[in-house]
Amino acid sequence: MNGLQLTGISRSFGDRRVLHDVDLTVHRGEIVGFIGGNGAGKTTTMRVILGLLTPDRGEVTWEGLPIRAQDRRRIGYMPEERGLYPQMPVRDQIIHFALLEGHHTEAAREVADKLIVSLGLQAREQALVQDLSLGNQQRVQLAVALVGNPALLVLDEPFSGLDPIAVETMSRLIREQADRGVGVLFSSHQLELVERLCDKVCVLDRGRVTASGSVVELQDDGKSRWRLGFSRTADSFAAEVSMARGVNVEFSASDRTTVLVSVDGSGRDVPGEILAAAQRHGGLKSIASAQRSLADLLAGKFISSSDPGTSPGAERSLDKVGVSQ
Ligand SMILES: Nc1ncnc2c1ncn2[C@@H]1O[C@H](COP(=O)(O)OP(=O)(O)OP(=O)(O)O)[C@@H](O)[C@H]1O
Repeated sequence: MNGLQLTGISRSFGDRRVLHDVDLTVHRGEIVGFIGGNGAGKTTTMRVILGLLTPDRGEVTWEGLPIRAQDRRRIGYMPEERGLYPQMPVRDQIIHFALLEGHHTEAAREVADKLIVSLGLQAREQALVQDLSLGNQQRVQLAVALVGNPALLVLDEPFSGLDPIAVETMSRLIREQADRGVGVLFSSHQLELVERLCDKVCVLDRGRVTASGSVVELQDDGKSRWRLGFSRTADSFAAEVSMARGVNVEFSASDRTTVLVSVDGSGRDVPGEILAAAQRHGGLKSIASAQRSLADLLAGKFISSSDPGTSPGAERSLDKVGVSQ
């Protein structure tokens, strides 16, 4: 087993248990998205990984052995409450954290200069952190997490408050780290982003892992789905196909011209009898394969991959879909 493994982690504050038997794995080179509503226990789990909190039960291992202090020194952490000095220039700040990591002065400068180039901060290296845009502040925060050449990155909401361009930059930087073999665990409420960026997802709901695996695995519930759009109401088509065995039909809430048809079995082609029924009904405008987005999976709904009008926005959060309060 390479990388990080949490097995059966439980933790209470007073008599309130906030983590219940949490299992979580982050292999080297893998990006794992950690999702769950406010107070689900993501930060607490991260603090356990970092050794800032001791679990009441369970085990944290690194490369198959109980994690040691020296292993934890190879973890780069971006805390939710950012730990930068607002009135220190960017380069000095990164040098400062590199010195704290144990680099001598010259090496700390070299590390800082390399990170400034790789994170695209050259133009702002003399600026005070407080004068930077939020996106650039997050880049500096990531630089600080990277000064110790980590084998694992633990990033608590690295995307929060970023505009779309800064989100793209941060995503690219995270992907680059993973491509170098660094394992990445990051928490986020932005489900579409998690879906796009992550190799694996772990869903925490009130301290319990309720789902984990690759996005494809989570989306696959053993059914194939298509969204059929008609130029007129599709009630009679829906009534006809819903009589067939193993076929399920749903209308979107506001529109009787678009129908979501699902059949048992993953990865299937559209069954001939459904096409034939659509042709008999007439006015078929579109057929698109539909899949569950993470947001819809958590809310028990579905979207069409080719129907952006029904997709949830990038900012759609677990809170808004009512999960894990
Ligand atoms: N030091 C503490 N003492 C008491 N309760 C705590 C402490 N730290 C966290 N908690 C509680 O543990 C629960 C989990 O909090 P945690 O910060 O881990 O959630 P989270 O998933 O990171 O939430 P968010 O998405 O809002 O950051 C919350 O109810 C929180 O109030």
